[in-house]
Amino acid sequence: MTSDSSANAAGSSVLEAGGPSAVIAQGITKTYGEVTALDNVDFTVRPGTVHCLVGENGSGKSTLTKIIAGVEAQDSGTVSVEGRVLSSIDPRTAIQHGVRVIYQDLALFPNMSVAENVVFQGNRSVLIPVSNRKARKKASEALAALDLNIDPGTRLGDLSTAERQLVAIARTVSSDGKIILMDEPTASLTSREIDQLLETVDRLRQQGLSFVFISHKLREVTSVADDVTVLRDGQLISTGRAGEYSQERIAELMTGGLVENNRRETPAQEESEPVVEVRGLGLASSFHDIDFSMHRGRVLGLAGLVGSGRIEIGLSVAGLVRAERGTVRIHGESVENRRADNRLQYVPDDRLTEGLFLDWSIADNIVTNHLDGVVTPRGTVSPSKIGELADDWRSKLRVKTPDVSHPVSSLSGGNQQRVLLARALAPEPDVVILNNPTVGVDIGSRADIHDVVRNAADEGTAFLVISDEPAELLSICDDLVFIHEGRIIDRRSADSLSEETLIDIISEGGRS
Ligand SMILES: Nc1ncnc2c1ncn2[C@@H]1O[C@H](COP(=O)(O)OP(=O)(O)OP(=O)(O)O)[C@@H](O)[C@H]1O
Repeated sequence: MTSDSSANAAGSSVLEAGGPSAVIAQGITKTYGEVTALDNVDFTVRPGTVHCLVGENGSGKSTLTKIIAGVEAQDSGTVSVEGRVLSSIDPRTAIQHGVRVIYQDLALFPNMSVAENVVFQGNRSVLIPVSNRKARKKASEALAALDLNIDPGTRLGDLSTAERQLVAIARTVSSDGKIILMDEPTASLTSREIDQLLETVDRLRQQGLSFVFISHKLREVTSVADDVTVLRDGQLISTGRAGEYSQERIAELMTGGLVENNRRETPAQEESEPVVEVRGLGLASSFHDIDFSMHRGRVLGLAGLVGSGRIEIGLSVAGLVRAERGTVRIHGESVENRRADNRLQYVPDDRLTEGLFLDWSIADNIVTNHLDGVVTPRGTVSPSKIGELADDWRSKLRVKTPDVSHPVSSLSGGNQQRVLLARALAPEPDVVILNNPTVGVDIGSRADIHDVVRNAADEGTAFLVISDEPAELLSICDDLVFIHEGRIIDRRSADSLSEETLIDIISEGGRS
C-alpha cells in the first residue's frame, strides 16, 4: 500500500500547523471480526473548517465518524476534542464536548413540528418539556441564524429531504454543537438543494463551527472542503489542504488507479417487438400521456428534475403504482398480471426502508428473488447452491465482505446497494427498472456497476434507468426520454448528447 506524500507518519502535522484542533483522532484501529475497518488512522479537524472524508465503499469513513461520536469503541488509539482526550467512549461524553452527528436517516420526528424537532435534546437523560411558545421562539432563532425560511409550526414530515437536513443542522446549532459530523448529507438532494446546504455549512464554518463531511460527490468535496482525508481499505492514504486535491487526484488516491467513465457501445436498434409498451399512461397530477417502448438489450433512461414524475412513472411500469389511465404491457400482457413475476424487477433507491432484509445474510438477500436457481431436483433449497450463487455475485459486483453468510447490516452503505442490485439481476430478468442505482456508491465502483448493467443489457435484459446524475445516464443509457412536470418533452439517443446539453434540457424544461 503506497502512502501519498502529503500523509506522514503522524498523518496530521500538515494540518495542525495552523493552531489548536477541534478533533484529533490518533492511531485509531477498529476491527469487526476478521475485517479491519480502520488501521492506525490519524485524523485532525481544524476549528472553523470543513474536513471532507473520502474513500471507496467500506474504506472506514462511517466507522471513523462513529468513533469520534462515541457510538463505536475503537480497539486502540485516542480521540481528543478541543484539546481534551475523551476519557470514556459513549455518545453522551462526545455530546457534552460539542460533537453532533447528523446521520443519513436524520433521526428526526416526522409527526412533530419543526420547532419541536429543533428544541428536542436527545442527549438529556430526562426529556424536559418545553412550552410551545418557548419552542417556537428558540426554533425561530436557530432557523434565523441559518437564514432559513422555514415556518417553525410546519409538520416536519411535510418538508422536503433538503429542508429536513437543514432542520437537523438547526437542531445541532441550537444545542450548542461545535463539531458536526455529516455522513453523506447530500446523497438524496437535488443540485439546487445541495447548494443551499453547502451555503449553510459555509455560514456556520465562518461562525467557527467545524465539520466532518462525508461525500462521494467529488465536485462538492472540492468546492466545500478546507481539508481532505482519503481512506482506502481502512488505511490513511492522504491528508492535507483542499487546494492540493483535484477531483481526478482524489479519485486516483481512493482507488489506487485511474477511473474511466466509459459510455456504452450502443447496439443497433433491433427491429424486434418491444418487451415493454407504455401507452397513454397517466396518474392524477403526477404524469400524463406517457408513451414509450423498451426493447430487448437496450437501456432507456428517464431524465428530469426531482419531482418531475420520473419515479412515479418507473413505479407504474413496475406495476407497483396503479396508473389511472393508459396501459403498461410486458410481452403483450398487462403489468397487473406480472407483478409477482421474477422476469420483472424493480430496484429502489432507498435500500433501508424499501430494499433489504437487514437481519438476513448477504446470501439470503441475494437469492431471495431467484429461488428457482437454488433448489435441488427434489425441491429442497440447497445451502451450497445459495452460497455459490451469492459468491458469484459478490465477485461480479465486488461486494466487500469476508463471508456472504454475514448479515447484510454488517456491510457499508455502498455495499448494501450492490446487494440490492445483485438480488434484482440474479434471476436474469427480462425487464429491470433501476431508481438511482448508484446512490451512496463510490466513483470507482460506480463504473463497475455500470459495467454490470451494460453486460446484463448485452445478454438481453431491457432496462429503464432513473438517475439524478447526468453522467450516469450518459454512461449506461442508449436512449433518453425527458420528463418535465409529468410530461414527455423530448427524446434523444444518448450518443447525440453531451452532459451540458442533457443538463440544459432537464433544467430548461423544453423551453430551449
Ligand atoms: N457492525 C459491523 N459489523 C461488521 N462489519 C462492519 C460493521 N460496521 C462496519 N463494518 C465493516 O467495516 C468496514 C468499513 O465500513 P464503513 O461503514 O466504515 O465504510 P464506509 O467507508 O463508510 O463505506 P460507505 O461509503 O459504503 O458508506 C466495511 O468492510 C464494513 O463491512
